[in-house]
Amino acid sequence: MVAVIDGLLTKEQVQTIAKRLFSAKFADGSMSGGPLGKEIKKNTQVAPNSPEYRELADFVLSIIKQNETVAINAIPRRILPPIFASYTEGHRYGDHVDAALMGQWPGMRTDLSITIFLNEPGAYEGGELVLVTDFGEQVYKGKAGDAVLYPTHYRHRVNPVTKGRRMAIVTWMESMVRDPARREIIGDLAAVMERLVATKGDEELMLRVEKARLNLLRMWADS
Ligand SMILES: O=C(O)CCC(=O)C(=O)O
Ligand SMILES: [Fe+2]
Repeated sequence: MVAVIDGLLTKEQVQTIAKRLFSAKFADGSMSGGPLGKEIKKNTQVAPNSPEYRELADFVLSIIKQNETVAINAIPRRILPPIFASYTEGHRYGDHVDAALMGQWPGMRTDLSITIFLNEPGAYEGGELVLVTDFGEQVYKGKAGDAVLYPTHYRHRVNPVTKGRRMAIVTWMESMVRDPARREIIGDLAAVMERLVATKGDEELMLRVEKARLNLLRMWADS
C-alpha cells in the first residue's frame, strides 16, 4: 500500500531544514546506487560526515517516528538515518530496485521507503518519483513537506530534472510486520477504528475491531 502523507513536515520545519541544507556540503551520490549506480544515479547528497548531517538526520528521524500515518501503515522497528538529496538540471535516478539490506552489517531489512519533498513542485521541472506497479506507473511530485511512503519492493526511478532543483529526503524502514499484505490488514482495521472513534460508534463494535487488530498484531509482529 502506498500512503501519501500531506504535510509530514510543517512549513516551518521545511524552512529550518532548507536553511541548514543551504550551508551543507553535498557530495556525489552515485557511489551508493548499487551495481548500476554510476550509470543510473546522478545526484548529490549531504555527506554523512559533514557537520550539519547528524543534527538534520536526528531532527527528521524524530518527526518520522512521531507521525501517526507512518506508525499505522509501516509499524516501524528501525528507521535508517535519512539521505538529503539534491537533483539539479540533468540529475536523475534511473529505474532500480533498492537494496534489501542496508546499514552496517548485519544491516536491516528494507520493508518501506519514504520520500519527503523539500521544495514546491513548481521549483523544478521533471524530477517525479515514479513507482512501477502492477497497476501501471504511479507518479508522485508532492508539495514541500509532503511524503510518499511505499513498500520497498517496487521498481522505481526519479525522472530527470530538466530545470531548477529538486530537494528531497529519503530513508528506509524495517517493519515489525514484514508482509505488506498483513500490514495492510492491520492498517485497514486501524482506519476503521479511527472512524468509529471519530463518529462515536457502537462501543461493542469498537471493542471487537480493536481486539481483532491487536490480536493480529500480536500474531504477526516481531518486535
Ligand atoms: O528521491 C526519491 O524520491 C527516491 C530516491 C531513490 O529511489 C533512492 O534513493 O533509492
Ligand atoms: Fe530507490
